[in-house]
Amino acid sequence: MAPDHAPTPPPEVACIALAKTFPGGTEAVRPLDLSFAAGQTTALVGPSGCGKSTVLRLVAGLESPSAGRIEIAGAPPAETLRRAGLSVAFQDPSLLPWRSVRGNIELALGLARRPVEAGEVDQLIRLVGLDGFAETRPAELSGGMRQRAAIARALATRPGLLLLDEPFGAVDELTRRQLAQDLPRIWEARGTTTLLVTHSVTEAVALSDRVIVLSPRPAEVVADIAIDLPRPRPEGVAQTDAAMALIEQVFAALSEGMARRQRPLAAQ
Ligand SMILES: Nc1ncnc2c1ncn2[C@@H]1O[C@H](COP(=O)(O)OP(=O)(O)OP(=O)(O)O)[C@@H](O)[C@H]1O
Repeated sequence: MAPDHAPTPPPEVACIALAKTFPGGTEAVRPLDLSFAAGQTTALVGPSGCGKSTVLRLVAGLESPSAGRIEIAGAPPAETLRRAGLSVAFQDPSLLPWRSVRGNIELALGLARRPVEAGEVDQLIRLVGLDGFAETRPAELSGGMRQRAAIARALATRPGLLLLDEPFGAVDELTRRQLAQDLPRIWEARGTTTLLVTHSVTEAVALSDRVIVLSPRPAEVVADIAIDLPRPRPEGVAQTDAAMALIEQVFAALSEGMARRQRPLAAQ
């Protein structure tokens, strides 16, 4: 049997007739069947409020489905969480306020029971552009810096499954570009199964192997687009003709989703 701290292999993730209606009656996800291949990066895009984050929170085991289920390598999310097999970096990073950036990362490593290689934490901190802030507490960081600390923490435990919700949302354009260039190299090299929620169609195409376009709420799949661009993605890949064509395809699917929801239900 693998020791507790062994990095978990990248899992396949399956959403099986997954649905979520919140107690107030908001139907966020209509029965959804989707699977995410092991080792692939999949982006979920869709209009604001369509249920993308809810899908991600369900996969993370932070919400429970109203119907259907999630299987991560055949097991429920709680089981994967217990084995520290998944990490999340969400819009609102939940860093512990009394611990420094380094302290937050080291705590995650401790909980995952993963030994740390010398210099590894500092390398991650440097990579997310927080050099010089290792000993700083979250309250003294900007929103974008907190988000980057959360990304470093998520990567530190070397999860098989990485869930990113608008990971670069609070970061300035230039830093965002740099992060979008540097960070995927880490999870690509490790072959991590990655689910990414983003409002940026360009980012979705540049980072992913597959883009799933969702309709306005309740989320339904409008298009499932394979992103057949070279790996590792070269700098400026989003400006190539092939990427531009894919970006257009995603925008067309987003428009189609909007149009579908505007048609009367009886006509659908
Ligand atoms: N805890 C909750 N209780 C009740 N309703 C919720 C809850 N969380 C989300 N919702 C509702 O579910 C719907 C989907 O929300 P969700 O956050 O998944 O959308 P989203 O696509 O991620 O949005 P955005 O792109 O704006 O972040 C929204 O109508 C939202 O108001």
